[in-house]
Amino acid sequence: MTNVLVVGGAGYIGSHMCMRLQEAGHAVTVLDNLVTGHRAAAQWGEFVQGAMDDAPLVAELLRRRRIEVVMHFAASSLVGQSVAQPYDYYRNNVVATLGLLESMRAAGVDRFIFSSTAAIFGEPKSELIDEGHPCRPINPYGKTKLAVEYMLQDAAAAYGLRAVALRYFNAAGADPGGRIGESHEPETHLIPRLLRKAAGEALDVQIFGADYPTRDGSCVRDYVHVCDLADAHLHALEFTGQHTGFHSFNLGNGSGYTVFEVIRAAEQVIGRSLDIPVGPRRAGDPAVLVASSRKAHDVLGWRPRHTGIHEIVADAWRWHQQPGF
Ligand SMILES: NC(=O)c1ccc[n+]([C@@H]2O[C@H](COP(=O)([O-])OP(=O)(O)OC[C@H]3O[C@@H](n4cnc5c(N)ncnc54)[C@H](O)[C@@H]3O)[C@@H](O)[C@H]2O)c1
Ligand SMILES: O=c1ccn([C@@H]2O[C@H](COP(=O)(O)OP(=O)(O)O[C@H]3O[C@H](CO)[C@@H](O)[C@H](O)[C@H]3O)[C@@H](O)[C@H]2O)c(=O)[nH]1
Repeated sequence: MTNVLVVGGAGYIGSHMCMRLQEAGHAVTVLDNLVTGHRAAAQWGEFVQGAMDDAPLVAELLRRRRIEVVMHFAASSLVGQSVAQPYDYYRNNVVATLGLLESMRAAGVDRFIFSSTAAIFGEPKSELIDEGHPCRPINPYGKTKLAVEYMLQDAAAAYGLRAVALRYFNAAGADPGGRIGESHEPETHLIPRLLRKAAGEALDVQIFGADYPTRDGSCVRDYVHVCDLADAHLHALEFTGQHTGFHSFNLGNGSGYTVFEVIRAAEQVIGRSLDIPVGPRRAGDPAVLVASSRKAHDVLGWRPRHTGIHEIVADAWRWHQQPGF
């Protein structure tokens, strides 16, 4: 049993993590300022409302809850907004994360698992993106995440921090039990947008471009089930107990799906046509983004288990049909 602080544990991925941690017998403490998260999603462990750079609060939590590992999900993560408001992104994603790391160092907590992203890579240079792919982020969001990875690498060398960065591709799906799910405002992600429209919301959903050099002209993405991501964190938790240094891993599903394929899966799950029109391309979207998760498999022993797009969408749909938060 490990005492884990989940920063951002009231958010989409963090709340699934808390559920999984508690199921696995760990002691969960959530710190979240509820800027984009939901109090109702933080159903596991002790919940504390506050900011990750509130040093006295974090010091008190680390001490009182005898925290051994920090899992860090808290971030601002809208690519378009990061372009318009870069200072906000550097402040929350880099400066506040530095505050959290300094509090950990002062308290002698040396294990850290970080939510990184495929956005650190920028334009893909190969079909499958592995950890050796060049990191050339094309938006401030990706740059802030890469900046934190650099910080972790340096902190591992200088202070002995044991850090793992998990670069998620497209997080998707929800708790198969329907208790929690994805709820962002605004929602920019494809699957929840399709399902919110299906559930009756007046959303103008379009296919962002059907003239890409892919099998059906629409973009290919690597949709990885949120429960598989939580599982990868459990492996990383164990790993940081046994290894020093900084380590990074790409986390994907192993195969990509096009936008048309995702829409077809959604139509099968809900049992009717969604009638989504083709619109223009969205700026900054690469044609194909698919991870090689081989290193995560070989080193962490992780393998995604919920890989079919139908299952991923069906789990998300179960959540979207609940009253929800
Ligand atoms: N959703 C994806 O597809 C995806 C892909 C790659 C990486 N990521 C990363 O995974 C992490 C989780 O993503 P998500 O989709 O669950 O996001 P989310 O917005 O649902 O969750 C983030 C949580 O952090 C909290 N938070 C933000 N700033 C905070 C602060 N200063 N102090 C305390 N709490 C704070 C928010 O209130 C929210 O509950 C993020 O770091 C994101 O960048 C997400
Ligand atoms: O209304 C919509 C929304 C999306 N898409 C397309 O669907 C795919 C998936 O888009 P989206 O769900 O917005 O995810 P991405 O833009 O691929 O971004 C994800 O992948 C990034 C890594 O590149 C992460 O950093 C982000 O956090 C994560 O949301 C893309 O091809 C979009 O062009 C549409 O066609 N219509």
